[in-house]
Amino acid sequence: MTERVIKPVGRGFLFLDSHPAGCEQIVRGLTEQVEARTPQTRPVALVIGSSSGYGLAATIAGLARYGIDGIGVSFEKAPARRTATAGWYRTAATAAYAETVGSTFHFINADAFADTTKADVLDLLQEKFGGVDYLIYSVAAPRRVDPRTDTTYQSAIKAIGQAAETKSLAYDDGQPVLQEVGIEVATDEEIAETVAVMGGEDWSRWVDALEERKLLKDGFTTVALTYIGSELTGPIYRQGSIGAAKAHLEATARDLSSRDGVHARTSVNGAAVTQASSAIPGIGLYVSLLHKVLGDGLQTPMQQSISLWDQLTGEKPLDLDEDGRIRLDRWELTDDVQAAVRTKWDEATQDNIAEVADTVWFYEEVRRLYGFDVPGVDYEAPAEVDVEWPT
Ligand SMILES: NC(=O)c1ccc[n+]([C@@H]2O[C@H](COP(=O)([O-])OP(=O)(O)OC[C@H]3O[C@@H](n4cnc5c(N)ncnc54)[C@H](O)[C@@H]3O)[C@@H](O)[C@H]2O)c1
Repeated sequence: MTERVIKPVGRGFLFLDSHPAGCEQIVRGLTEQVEARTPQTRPVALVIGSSSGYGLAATIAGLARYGIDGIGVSFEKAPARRTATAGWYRTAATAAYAETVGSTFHFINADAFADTTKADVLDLLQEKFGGVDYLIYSVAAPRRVDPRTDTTYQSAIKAIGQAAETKSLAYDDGQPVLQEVGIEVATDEEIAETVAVMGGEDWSRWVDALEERKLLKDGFTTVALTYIGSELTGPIYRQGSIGAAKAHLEATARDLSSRDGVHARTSVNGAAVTQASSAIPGIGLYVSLLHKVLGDGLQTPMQQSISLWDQLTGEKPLDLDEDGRIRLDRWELTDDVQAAVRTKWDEATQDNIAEVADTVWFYEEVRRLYGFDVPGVDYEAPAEVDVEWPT
């Protein structure tokens, strides 16, 4: 047992420690946003990337609204010299919540890209549930080791075709700094590696493994998360190397759906403040402008995840686009929202950035990813950092 007063120390948007009580409170806040339904059956779900961002929201929405059973997989660090990662603490809190609502939900901490992880997870799935109704794939990773070739792929956040520049938001001692950041052109090799990390290959392998083990229940449906975003983020995202990976993911959905017994779709989620998105230049500025324009109209990951489950279970009709993707981002991409964001983006200078964008909100949201700045938490009090991974 180790109790410590934990302060946010780090660089940029990365902190070295996370706050267990803050993370627990975040999970509690998420569960409180969900109104329960009383489903006839308890669906079995496998969520890859369950500790953070959209995967966490999907896990909690499924637990709270539809009483799902199943398994969540994520890759987090245990407490050692530093605290555990925030996802570790959020997982402990999510597991405790699952127990209170009577769900049998297991959490596995392992590299989802490894075949050994797939084998272990599917053993557990077979033993406990006999099969799976839903696979939600919400991984965001900077690299992937392909266990079949031992190759390590690194993803790149670069432009395709021609170099670009983007305005970007940073902070100096809590004060917003508007920067101009260059976006380099990705080489073909870098694009291919990014596709290997964030494209659909690993998602496919999960479906292959489930199929081989005959673990797909009737009506099996799988969803992987994708992003489109605005013209403002186009050069760094959708038209860039990450966008190439997302295009591959979307093509993978079409391939998977051509198999018997598999319904595969991508869901296009809206921009959100997560550990993954805050690492992409320009996205922080874009989201803080979006929040300035929309206020509470900015649909949170939890609101979108509730909508996703309502659509998956048939409670609401599927909202698909012409490419068959589930659209949870329509609120972000309306013409008037985009026009208002663009005006502010063009207007933003170092002198007015604090007024033009919701920079305080964004700063606090980033800190909340690590359990800091969460209302109701006493940050002067020592907190127990040695929290066990749930068994
Ligand atoms: N954040 C956004 O604005 C946004 C918008 C639309 C779509 N998306 C998509 O949502 C998905 C999730 O992104 P996020 O923003 O929620 O990210 P996140 O950083 O909040 O979460 C990533 C999750 O992946 C897990 N993970 C990473 N590497 C892993 C590995 N090797 N094995 C097992 N688990 C691993 C982490 O533990 C964590 O649970 C991505 O596909 C992303 O492109 C994000």
